Amino acid sequence: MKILKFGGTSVGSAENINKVISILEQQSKDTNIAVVVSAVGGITDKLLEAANLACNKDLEYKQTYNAIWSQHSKVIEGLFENSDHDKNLKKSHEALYDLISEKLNELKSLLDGIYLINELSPKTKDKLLSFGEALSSTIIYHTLKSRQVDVAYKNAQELIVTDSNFNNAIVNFEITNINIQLYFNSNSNAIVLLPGFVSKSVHGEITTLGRGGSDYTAAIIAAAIDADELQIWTDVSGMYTTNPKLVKQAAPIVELSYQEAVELSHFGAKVLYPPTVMPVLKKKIPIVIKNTLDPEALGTTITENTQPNGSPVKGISNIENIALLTLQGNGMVGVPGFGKRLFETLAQEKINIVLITQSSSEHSICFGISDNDAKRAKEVIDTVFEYEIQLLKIDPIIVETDLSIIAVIGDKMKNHQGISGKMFSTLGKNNVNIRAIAQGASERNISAIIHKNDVKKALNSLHEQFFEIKTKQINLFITGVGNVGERLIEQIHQQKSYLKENFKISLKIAGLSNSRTMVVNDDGINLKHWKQQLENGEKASLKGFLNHVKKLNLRNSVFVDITANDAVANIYGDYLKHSISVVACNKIACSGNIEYYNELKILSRQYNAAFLFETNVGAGLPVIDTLNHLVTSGDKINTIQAVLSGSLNFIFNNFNAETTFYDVVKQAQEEGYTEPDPRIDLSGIDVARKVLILARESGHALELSDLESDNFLTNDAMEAASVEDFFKTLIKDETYYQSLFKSAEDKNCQLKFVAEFNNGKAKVGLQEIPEGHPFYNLKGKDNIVMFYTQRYPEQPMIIKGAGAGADVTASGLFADIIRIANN
Ligand SMILES: Nc1ncnc2c1ncn2[C@@H]1O[C@H](COP(=O)(O)OP(=O)(O)O)[C@@H](O)[C@H]1O
Ligand SMILES: N[C@@H](CC(=O)OP(=O)(O)O)C(=O)O
Repeated sequence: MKILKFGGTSVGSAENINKVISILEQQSKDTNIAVVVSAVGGITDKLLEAANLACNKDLEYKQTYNAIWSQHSKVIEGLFENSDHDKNLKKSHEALYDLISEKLNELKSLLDGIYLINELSPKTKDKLLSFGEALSSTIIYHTLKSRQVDVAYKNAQELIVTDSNFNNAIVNFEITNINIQLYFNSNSNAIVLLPGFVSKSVHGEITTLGRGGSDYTAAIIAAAIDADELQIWTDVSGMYTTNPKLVKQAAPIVELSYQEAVELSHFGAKVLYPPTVMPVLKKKIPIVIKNTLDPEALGTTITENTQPNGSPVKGISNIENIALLTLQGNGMVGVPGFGKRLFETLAQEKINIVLITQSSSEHSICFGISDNDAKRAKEVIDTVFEYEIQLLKIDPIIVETDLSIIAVIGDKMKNHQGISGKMFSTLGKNNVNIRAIAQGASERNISAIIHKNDVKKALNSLHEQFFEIKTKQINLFITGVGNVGERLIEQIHQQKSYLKENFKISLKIAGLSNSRTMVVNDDGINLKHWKQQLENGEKASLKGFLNHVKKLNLRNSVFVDITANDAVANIYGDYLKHSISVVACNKIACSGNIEYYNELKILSRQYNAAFLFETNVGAGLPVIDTLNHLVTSGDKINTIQAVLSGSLNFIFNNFNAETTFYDVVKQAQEEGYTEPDPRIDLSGIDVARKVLILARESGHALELSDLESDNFLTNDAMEAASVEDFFKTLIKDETYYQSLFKSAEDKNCQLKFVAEFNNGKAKVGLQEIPEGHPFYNLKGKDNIVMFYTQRYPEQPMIIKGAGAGADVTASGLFADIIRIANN
């Protein structure tokens, strides 16, 4: 015989109940089955809600009652939708409707009573809660009957006998087992249908087995009659590696031991009510967790032994709404009895302790309990230790709320070193603060208390660490989607699957912003339609974007700045402080005031978040990365010589005796090689910023004002009030610009705008470069950087290639992102 239990979602709609019925028909072909059903999904909560409202004299309870009515009536209508064409079916439909109305009227009277007397005792609560399962089982039984299925109905209250501990009754197995055996021995129907969760005390009062207790009903029956199998049918395909609602990558665990299942269910894997395992464990009855919505899926099988070569970590669970209480004081050290008094007090108050830790100094004891019990626990403990508190031997108990427990679970963890190391380093790397830790001597469970806002991030990072070791998800938040930003998104879109397949890096753009609008999406923005999504986004704001990123609290988050805006540069610190890495092509932060640059470097180390800006110099060329490698490996930078401006190169490569300086600059402006005001490039300020960054990265604390800048533009050009006026000065001063060209040509030299760093000093300016020099033949937008170092004293290390352009800049940003992913 097999026992099948169907949970709230499985019986939550006519559609799902029809699925349940097909499963029953299928399974009852081979063997007799007992079927335990829960209340229709959400009804137990609604019953409680209505009762609490009524008890608080809130007439809203009538609305909740009506909602309970309509939920059941919808289910019945769905199950009997064809009854108009069939006389017998119509009769069954009407009979069922009358039965359910009768029960619901009873419920109404009970709620009205609670409203009148303004009281809700645990005993009345159980009576009220029992309606959920009574209604659902009646509906399913009569539907099965109307479809000529060979089914019997048995009220579990007549079988399961408990003490009078209402809401969480303790089963009297002696009487219960006999009741169950007697009933099933004398029954011959192919299917027996029973309501779960409900029971009766030895005195005949209605009791319940605790929230989620229908699983337990099924397990009690399975153990009493030595069933071949206990099946728990729910809305997911088994017990998952972690809560599938919080971690998308969670997957069903094929096999678990009873102990592992107990640990996982205790630690929040809601799919199985923890006491369920005990009765069947003794009889070694396998438990199979199956999905009503996908009956073919394998599910999870829980037995005594699992595969010897299975993974040491089986699952990661969490318990929400935890408060951490700390009893501490010098008076506790070496004095026996504090623990006893503390825990006795909690036991008397029926306060359940979820986790305990005590430091070996004995100076403090921490324990985790449900948030709901925290206030009461503080009151009773402070009262019990009032005398010691007065004598300042101990402090009043400290209560921290809004916490959660996360736990890594697996039978074989004890045989593997390094699991707790991995667990805590993963949490640390992701900036998850750990408030307390506990590990049982069985080493089957390592638990940590963390803030509730960090749970999703913690579960996802731990899941990645233990179950997806090979893929690392990077969550990108990009601001600035002009030319370069657009190319970066295209490149990411194109490379996504390649990176995932070959490098196990999963890139997700979770946020986009320009100066007008912004959009964030936890699931990742669809890269095919990102422009529309951004356009329809909310009004952009730097703080707003930061708040979204913080609130999402995703692991491996990276803020990518593809603007040239100082306000954006000024917010990097706020990102780093939340362990969010920053990748910038914006040069302002690194070339502005040195204090800010230093602060960002410190924050990056302190919060374990990368701050990368490779594209600040030479666009996609690996200039800064190479320089960093030289410095970190102990090399000393003596001299850097570089041509770092694509626009100035373009201008001086095209300027000669046959052209005018005006025409060339105009062309450069029109073709987008320069900023709209070409003086930003021609004045050399941009080049100065770049060499300043190289000097700083070489370890020299320079400011922009320390740089020598040899400006070749005329004073009139610099002072012109508008861009138009500036161009007029070029026409007027053509002879001067020609003289620069002529002087170089006479010496067989090329004009190049050179940046130089030497002996701690940096300068930029126009130079006449002789033939044979590596700069002489520099073409188009190319940049070149030469490093003369202790290890490269005469022949410099040279990096050369396109130093401007949307594609190469985007690929430089991409390279920084990959650096973070590989770290
Ligand atoms: N580790 C886990 N494995 C599977 N489900 C989990 C886990 N942790 C939490 N859950 C949640 O438990 C739910 C099933 O439990 P529950 O709602 O009580 O089902 P039922 O109503 O069928 O008894 C799933 O929908 C899932 O969201
Ligand atoms: N209906 C009860 C008992 C139960 O087990 O429900 P479910 O199987 O839907 O978790 C509850 O909600 O607590």
